[in-house]
Order: sequence, then structure tokens, then C-alpha cells
Amino acid sequence: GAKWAYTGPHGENHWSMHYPFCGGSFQSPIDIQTQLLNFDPSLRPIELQNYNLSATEQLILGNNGHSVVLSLPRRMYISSLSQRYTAAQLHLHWGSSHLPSGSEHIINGHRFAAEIHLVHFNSDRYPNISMAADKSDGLAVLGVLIEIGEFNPVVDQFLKYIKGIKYRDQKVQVPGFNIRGLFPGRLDEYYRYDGSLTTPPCYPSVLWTVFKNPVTISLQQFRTLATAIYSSHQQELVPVPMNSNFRRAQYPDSRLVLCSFKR
Ligand SMILES: NS(=O)(=O)c1c(F)c(F)c(S(=O)(=O)CCO)c(N[C@H]2CCCc3ccccc32)c1F
Ligand SMILES: [Zn+2]
Repeated sequence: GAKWAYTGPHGENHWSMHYPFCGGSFQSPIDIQTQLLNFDPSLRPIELQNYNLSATEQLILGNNGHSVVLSLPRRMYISSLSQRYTAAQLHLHWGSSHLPSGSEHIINGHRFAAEIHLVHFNSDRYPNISMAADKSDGLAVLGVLIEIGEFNPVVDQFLKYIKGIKYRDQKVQVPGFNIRGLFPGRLDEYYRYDGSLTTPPCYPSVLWTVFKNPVTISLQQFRTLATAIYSSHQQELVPVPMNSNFRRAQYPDSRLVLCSFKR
């Protein structure tokens, strides 16, 4: 599709020119206002199957010009939703080295340092993610908020290879690891709402789950994430650093944001 960016003439205020859904309803991310949440007792703990990958499994870590993306094997899936949602990839959104504030979802106006998204598609109904991406029940994305603090040894399982994907379209192989370790301890405490892809084509096709409890990465790890990669190709004359790759909060409209926990 047409090229898009987070700043400049192809920045988010221009996305709807080539991607009409970006100007539509049910857009993500949003500012989660905790005093407006609706507790929903039917929201069960998230159950993840086959997330503990062996080191003999090789994953592809890539730079797609918009984010750092880790491919995930299809045997990983979410089993606690009404239909099976099979893993496709995980990617991150972050700030810049002098502004460690780049999560997409914000809580009461507070932006966290970064955010991990694990993208899944409804494999009960669609053969692959491309067929699912524009369907209202097509995708389920799990969001994990990241704040600066203790070093994160699980994030480092892929972050330590980031120097191999400095430029757009570069890829490296990464040994498998326990992807469950990227999540906070409590998979029963989360926010839930109907939203969209946060990048073009912005399809309103995502069942969003954002975990209440953030995880940490160290300031050094954050600086590596925020300074190591470029959204431009290696042969381009002007290297474009990749940082602040987050979309601003969208209008909630009349959407209800549910939560799986009281207080
Ligand atoms: N924040 S977000 O909404 O979760 C989110 C991103 F931010 C993001 F950059 C990507 S992307 O890297 O593919 C860049 C352009 O879509 C995706 N892609 C998903 C949905 C679109 C179709 C597709 C096809 C194969 C694999 C992944 C995906 C995305 F879902
Ligand atoms: Zn994302």
C-alpha cells in the first residue's frame, strides 16, 4: 500500500487519505480512563497455549520499517476466548532516547515507556492473518505496557539481536524462548475493548486486551531499542532513525472499556 509514517507529510493525520478506515470509528489506541471502566465478571483469565518455545526453535526477528517484529509459530494460541486466536507476530512501540515515553495505550493520560503487542488471528474462521485482518472478529491483540526499571532478561532474548536488523527489511534468526515471560504475572487483570489496528490500514478488527500491570526493561535496554534501528533501507542516503513509533490516543466515541478486575 501507500507509504505512511509517524511524522511528516505521511504522518498519522494524513493516514486517512490513503487508508479510509484510519479516519473511521472504533480506532485504537485509546486513553483508558480508570474511573469510567466497567467491571465485567465474565472476563476470564487469559490462557496461552504453547508459548514456551524451545531454544531449538528458530524465530525470525525483522525490521519492517515501522517496528521490530518477531514472527511466532502457529501452534501458539489463546484458548480463553470464544474462538481460537492463533499467534502471528509480536512487535513493539516505543519513545525516543531522550523521551522514554512511547506506549500506545495510555492510562489516565499517563504514557508508559513502551508497549509490546502480540498479534493473533481467528484461526477458527480464517485460514491466515491476511484474510482475518479486515474482519470484525478477525484479530485479537494482547498489549503489555513497559516501564523503565529492572533489566528484563526475557525481552533481552530478542533485543540482544537488534543490531542485526538496523535497517528496513533486514531479518535475523533468533532461538525460541518462553514468550509467556514477556507478560506480567497476573493474566487475570486486564482492560478489554473493541478497537482497530493502530497502523494503516487501521481496520476496526481488533479485540484489544491490555494488561493492567506493566513489565519493566532497564534504561539501557530502552536506549538500545530507541537508538539501534532505522526505518530506512541500508542503501538510502539519509538514514531515518526509528523511534516514537506510536499512534496518538483516538476518540473513545461511545465505546465501553471493560475490566476483568475490581479496584
Ligand atoms: N499495533 S497493531 O495494530 O497490533 C499492528 C502494528 F502496529 C503493526 F505495525 C503491524 S505491521 O508490523 O504488520 C505494519 C503494518 O500493518 C500490524 N500488523 C498486523 C495487522 C495487519 C495485517 C498483518 C499481517 C501479518 C502480520 C501482522 C499483521 C499490527 F497489527
Ligand atoms: Zn502494535
